[in-house]
Amino acid sequence: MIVGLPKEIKNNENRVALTPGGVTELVKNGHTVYVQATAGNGSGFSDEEYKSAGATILPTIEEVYAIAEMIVKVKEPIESEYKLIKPNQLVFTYFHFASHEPLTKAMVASNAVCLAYETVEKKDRSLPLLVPMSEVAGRMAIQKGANYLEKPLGGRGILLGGVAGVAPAKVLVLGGGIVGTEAAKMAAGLGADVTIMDISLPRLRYLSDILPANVKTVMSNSYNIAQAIKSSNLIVGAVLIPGAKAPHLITRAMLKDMQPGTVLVDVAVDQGGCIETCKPTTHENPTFVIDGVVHYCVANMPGAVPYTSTLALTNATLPYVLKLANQGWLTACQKDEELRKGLNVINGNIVYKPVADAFNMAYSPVENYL
Ligand SMILES: NC(=O)C1=CN([C@@H]2O[C@H](COP(=O)(O)OP(=O)(O)OC[C@H]3O[C@@H](n4cnc5c(N)ncnc54)[C@H](O)[C@@H]3O)[C@@H](O)[C@H]2O)C=CC1
Ligand SMILES: CC(=O)C(=O)O
Ligand SMILES: [Mg+2]
Repeated sequence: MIVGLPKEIKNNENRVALTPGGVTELVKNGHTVYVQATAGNGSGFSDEEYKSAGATILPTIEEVYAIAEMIVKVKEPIESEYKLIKPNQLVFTYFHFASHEPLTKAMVASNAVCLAYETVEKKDRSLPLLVPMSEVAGRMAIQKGANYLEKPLGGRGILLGGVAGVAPAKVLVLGGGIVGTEAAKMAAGLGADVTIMDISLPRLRYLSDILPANVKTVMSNSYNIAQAIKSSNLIVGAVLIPGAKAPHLITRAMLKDMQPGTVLVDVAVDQGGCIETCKPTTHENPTFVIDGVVHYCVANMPGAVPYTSTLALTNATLPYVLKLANQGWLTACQKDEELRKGLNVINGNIVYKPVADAFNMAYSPVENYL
């Protein structure tokens, strides 16, 4: 198969979807790999390393899209890329369709096959291609939150761990999945007073077992959230309903119940955010303030730590990339239930129900195309 690796063009997105090691594996399996010049620079991989691994370097993004049967990317295509995507081309990347109607419509119109990292799902319902970046973003959420709690950056001016004789900051984590667990661990490690909420009682039992004593587990419901936000200094949004638009657990009206200088880090922003007032921001301009509350809503947080994130992401994606290249998407998805769950759009049809539901668009079950 002809595989194309474009350079990411989202703001400050420094990850790349294949390492030179990944190219070596594809070439060993008989595939041809085209890499856009400087695609790996942000992650510390030079064109020379990709060439040594057996790739051909192409100068422009247009050439990569034009030649490839499968495009392997990190972030969702942005507007300038829409027109480059061809009918029947396989695009394997994060899409987060349910939060982005124009992207959904453009991909339907492209007649391409869109396989989304974030909905590839194992039998145990875990999301193997989301997990590594959720681990990164969960940990980063506390780094960022601690930073924005500083007074000069708009925060209340409180140190997460406090000091002897002074109480630590209160951290509220909404959602106890991968992002939430990593955030709670980091906040607890810094000495904060942490509360983590989830709707799953088995999950809360597990978290209560594994997390340290300065993390309390509390059932997520609107009453408990309304109480907790009044005294929280840092709130991390980390809920997910796979493939769907995130529910708004904190509404616009609730901001007035928060203390001025509270910091919100809505990691779930890529699925539309679980805080109503969150709108996607960039690493260049990451925050805005509403009612004295600092909002951090960067949709590609791991892009800022590419030396960690590219390796963590490609460790997880490469086996799936190889399977798709070796068998083609149709056979691979017929045989492999995990990959099949990743199919969101096939040749103009939305085959992932939560995406169709998000925009009242037509849904057609994936089985119709396999
Ligand atoms: N902004 C960024 O750069 C990044 C964003 N993310 C996003 O972070 C979000 C969370 O991802 P993961 O932790 O991997 O998901 P996950 O599936 O591991 O965890 C989600 C948790 O939310 C819980 N949940 C669902 N509804 C809830 C409610 N009403 N109240 C409380 N908890 C509820 C679920 O029970 C589950 O435990 C996703 O939207 C993901 O795409 C992930 C990585 C990077
Ligand atoms: C998951 C995601 O949105 C990211 O890694 O950027
Ligand atoms: Mg929203």
